[in-house]
Amino acid sequence: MHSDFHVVNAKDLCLTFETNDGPVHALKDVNLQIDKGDFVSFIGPSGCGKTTLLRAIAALEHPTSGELIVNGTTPDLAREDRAYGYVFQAAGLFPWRTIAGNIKLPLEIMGFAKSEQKERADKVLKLVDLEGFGNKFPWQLSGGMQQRASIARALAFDADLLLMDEPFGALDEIVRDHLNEQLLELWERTHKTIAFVTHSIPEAVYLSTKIVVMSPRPGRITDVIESTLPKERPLSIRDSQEFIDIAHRVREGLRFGHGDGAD
Ligand SMILES: Nc1ncnc2c1ncn2[C@@H]1O[C@H](COP(=O)(O)OP(=O)(O)OP(=O)(O)O)[C@@H](O)[C@H]1O
Repeated sequence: MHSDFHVVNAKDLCLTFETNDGPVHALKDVNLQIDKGDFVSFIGPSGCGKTTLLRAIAALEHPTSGELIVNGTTPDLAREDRAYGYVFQAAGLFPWRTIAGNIKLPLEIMGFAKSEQKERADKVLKLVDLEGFGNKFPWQLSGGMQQRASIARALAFDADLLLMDEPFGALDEIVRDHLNEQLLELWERTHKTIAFVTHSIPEAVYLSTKIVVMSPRPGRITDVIESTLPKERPLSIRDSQEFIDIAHRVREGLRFGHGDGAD
């Protein structure tokens, strides 16, 4: 790994939305590095700018000031290079297309040959454990399976960076636990860099190598926690003292962000 190369590097990043009610400071003085192979979670109360930060990395929003480098270039160029896959909270699959058809759609638009589309769809379906479901329609799959299909779609470009905005937020806890385990396995196998938005402290602690705690109005980073947990993480690790200590620090960071106020 190059010590001076970061997959994402934000320096004094500010992003303000001008609205009818005046400016909304969605991000203020955000400084953050994401390195290759990191699994970074963003956690904070509603409205603290988590989605805005992810969207800025994806060049879907543009910073008001400061610097943002993605894959060594500007977010716009990184987007053109298809440097990332994006997974949204809702699976967002087209109901009239099969699962494989959904995965192939962006590849079709990008002009991949039919054979390559099939090869890639087969490969990513296998990665998310949906082998054999390519011919099914979204409504024939459970919510968790649909979300896995949307992860497969984001993986189909084979981008090194995966941006995930609360992908499991709408799922029940048991399904969510299972998907968390599977996502960690996938991350290990593919060596992707993952930026992951969540509201759940256990989810953030279980998944991440780095936890970014944010506070609202204006959206700032209040703590960055480098996880000391081993890479190998059975779900039972959540009962360990180490896990509980990290979760405690996240909770304190969230409390500080609230209590201290930012205005
Ligand atoms: N396009 C926009 N125009 C105006 N204000 C916006 C826009 N997008 C977001 N905001 C505001 O910016 C702030 C940050 O929003 P953002 O969606 O990034 O928060 P979040 O932490 O992801 O919240 P949640 O957890 O509820 O998804 C909020 O106050 C929101 O209302």
